[in-house]
Amino acid sequence: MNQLSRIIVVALLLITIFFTGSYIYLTHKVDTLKNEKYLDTSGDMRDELQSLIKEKSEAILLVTLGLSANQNIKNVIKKKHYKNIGFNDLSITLQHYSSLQNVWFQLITPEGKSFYRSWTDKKGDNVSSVRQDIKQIILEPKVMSTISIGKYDMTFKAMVPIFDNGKFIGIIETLAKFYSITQKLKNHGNELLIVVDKSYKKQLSEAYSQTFVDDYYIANPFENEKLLHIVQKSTIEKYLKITTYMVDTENSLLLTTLQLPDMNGNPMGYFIIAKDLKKIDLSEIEQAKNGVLEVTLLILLLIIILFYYIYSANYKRLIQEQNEILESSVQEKTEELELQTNVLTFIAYHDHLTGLANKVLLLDRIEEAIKHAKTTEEQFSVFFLDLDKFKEVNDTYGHEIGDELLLQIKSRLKQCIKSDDTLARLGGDEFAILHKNATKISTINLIDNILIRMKKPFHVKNIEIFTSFSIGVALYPQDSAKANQLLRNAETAMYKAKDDGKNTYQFYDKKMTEMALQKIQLDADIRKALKNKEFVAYFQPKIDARNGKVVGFETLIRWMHPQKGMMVPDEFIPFCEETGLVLEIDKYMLIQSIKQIMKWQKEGLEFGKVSVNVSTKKIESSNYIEELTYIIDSLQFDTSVLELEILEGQIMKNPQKSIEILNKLRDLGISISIDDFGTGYSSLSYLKKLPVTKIKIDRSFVIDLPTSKDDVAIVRTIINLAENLKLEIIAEGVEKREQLDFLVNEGCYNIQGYYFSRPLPADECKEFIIAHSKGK
Ligand SMILES: Nc1nc2c(ncn2[C@@H]2O[C@@H]3COP(=O)(O)O[C@H]4[C@@H](O)[C@H](n5cnc6c(=O)[nH]c(N)nc65)O[C@@H]4COP(=O)(O)O[C@H]3[C@H]2O)c(=O)[nH]1
Repeated sequence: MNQLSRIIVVALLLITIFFTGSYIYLTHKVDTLKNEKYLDTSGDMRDELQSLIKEKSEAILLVTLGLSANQNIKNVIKKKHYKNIGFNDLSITLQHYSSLQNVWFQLITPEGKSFYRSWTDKKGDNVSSVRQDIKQIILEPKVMSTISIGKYDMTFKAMVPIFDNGKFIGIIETLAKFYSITQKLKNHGNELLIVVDKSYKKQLSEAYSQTFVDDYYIANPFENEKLLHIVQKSTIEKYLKITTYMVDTENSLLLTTLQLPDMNGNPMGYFIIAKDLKKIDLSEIEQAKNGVLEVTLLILLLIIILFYYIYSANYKRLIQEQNEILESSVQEKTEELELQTNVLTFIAYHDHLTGLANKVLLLDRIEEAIKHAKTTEEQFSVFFLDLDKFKEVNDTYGHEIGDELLLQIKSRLKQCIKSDDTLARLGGDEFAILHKNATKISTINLIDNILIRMKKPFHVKNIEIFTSFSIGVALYPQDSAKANQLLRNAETAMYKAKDDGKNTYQFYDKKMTEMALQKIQLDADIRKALKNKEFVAYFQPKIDARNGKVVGFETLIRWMHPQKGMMVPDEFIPFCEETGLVLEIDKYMLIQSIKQIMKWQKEGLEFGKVSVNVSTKKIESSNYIEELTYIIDSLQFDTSVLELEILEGQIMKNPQKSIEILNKLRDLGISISIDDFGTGYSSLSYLKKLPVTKIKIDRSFVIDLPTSKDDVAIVRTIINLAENLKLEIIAEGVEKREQLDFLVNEGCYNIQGYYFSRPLPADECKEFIIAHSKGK
């Protein structure tokens, strides 16, 4: 996680914590404030009730005191003319001019007998026997104000002793109900339920409202039915126990209870006061809540600003860091790229093995030299060097040795050139030199120097290797004023040097280009000839001189050139060997020959073996055996009549490999004949190992027979050799009778030559076979 992400996470975390904290605090604060508000309100409700009770008590007391001093009342008591008291009028007056309603009066004798009740006619009973307070005032006639419970209800009471001239003549008692208080509270939005403790149930024998809940008497059920109903749904004691307040969210009420103890401090009455929660002013709390919210938002804003500041500071720093990283990585990449470009440039302009300039760089340098020479009129020469027999080195010792040899050659060449000359490797075994500021003499000196240094053997991993260069040279400006052309001309000259027998040099001559062009033309013509089937197989019979019978044929190629007429192999086969076209030609000739043989076989002709020429290039080609097998199989040819003629010189170039391939040919049932025997310097040890069946004495040894003593000796030796190695022998190029006689005399009976027949086209050959089927 990066710095920025960390900051964002911390900010979010802090904001979450802050919000949670704020929420908890706010909820708590609101709850506390509400509780305080409810506590205050409930206190106010109780206080109001208490002051109303006090107010009412005092009012009743005042009324009672006033009445006690009234002479009229005193007279009535003395005379017992109660009807004249006019309490009813008094009650109406009080109802009318004060809040006192439902006020009743009672007159009691100093002995404790009730002798007048304003609410009933019942009189004469002794109230002091049932009421402790009456007893007490009789004993000690003093004003007494109280709330007490009688058999009808719980009422306010005020008792005042009446004296007449200092004589205690009776007691006046005023009673009042709580209705006016209930009404007043209602006016202030409070409900009141007046409850009398259950211990008074018995006493309330004639209870006014006749309403009891759980044995508790409800004094004012009719005015507060809703509250009564709520209380009835639950247990009443739950409400009576409220010391401070209770919130009834279901009914949206704030409830509080005021307890009224009796004279002994025991519970007597209860005032359950209820207020609609909606009528409680919570605007302060709302204000406080809004205040907290405002502070919270302010703090949040500050946190956001703070984090934004930190974030942007970090962001800038991060961007800066990223930029620095980017810059350094760009720099690194640029350097890497430069290095790679340098490496690529080096690779593009240099040879990977030797590290020398390659063809591209050489041509660049030649271009430069041309530019330079144009102003200075200097001359220079371009060398094209091709190693002789490098392929043999690779084939014999492997590429590793070949590569090492090339490196050693590079070192020797470097020793020959000047510091401002350029040595290049063009690929394979080809090198080139740009010899600057050159004269013909300095060029020849350089050539000599190279050829001399190359004469010394190279030592690669204990192998002694001799090699040489064929060198072609082109001079600037006479041979060309273009870099490419100069190099090409040097190459053409090099080919001429190769043709001249290698290990030599040639200066470029315009004729060479003409010859090269001719070769290109020849190449194209041969390819076309193959396509157009211009090559034809001729057959030269081989005769057993003892009986004149045909013992076989040699297939010889002829090119029926559309313009030049019939061309013999010497005119194109060496060129085909050079270019590799011989591979196609040999395949073509083999198929033509086999088809002809099979045709003759079908016609019932007898002709012995048919030999077909094949170049070693063909034999050594990678898929030769597969190709041969395919041809034989697809034509269903009996190989026992097939003989392949391979030049001795070519076999001896790589005898080991030749043995390998010739064995495979023999396994296919094909006979092998060594052509031009005596010219290829066969090693006798190899000759023994080669799976050949026949050797053919070369025409060059036959021409001067029997006059040339050398040829006589050579031919004799070859014949003896064949006898000793149990090989068949045949002589070619026999034109004259004396040549024939000599050969037959020496034991060579199989003869091929103009003496018997020239190479013949197929149909003529057929006639020849038929003509010579019976021999002489
Ligand atoms: N002066 C003279 N010449 C005689 C006499 N008897 C035979 N010859 C010639 O001697 C050559 C014998 O063939 P080669 O030594 O295999 O030598 C062949 C063979 O090496 C090669 N060649 C011919 N056909 C093919 C072919 O299809 N493939 C390959 N790779 N080489 C072929 O070309 C060479 C030359 O072939 P050709 O010109 O047909 O020449 C033939 C033949 O015409 C004679 O009494 N006097």
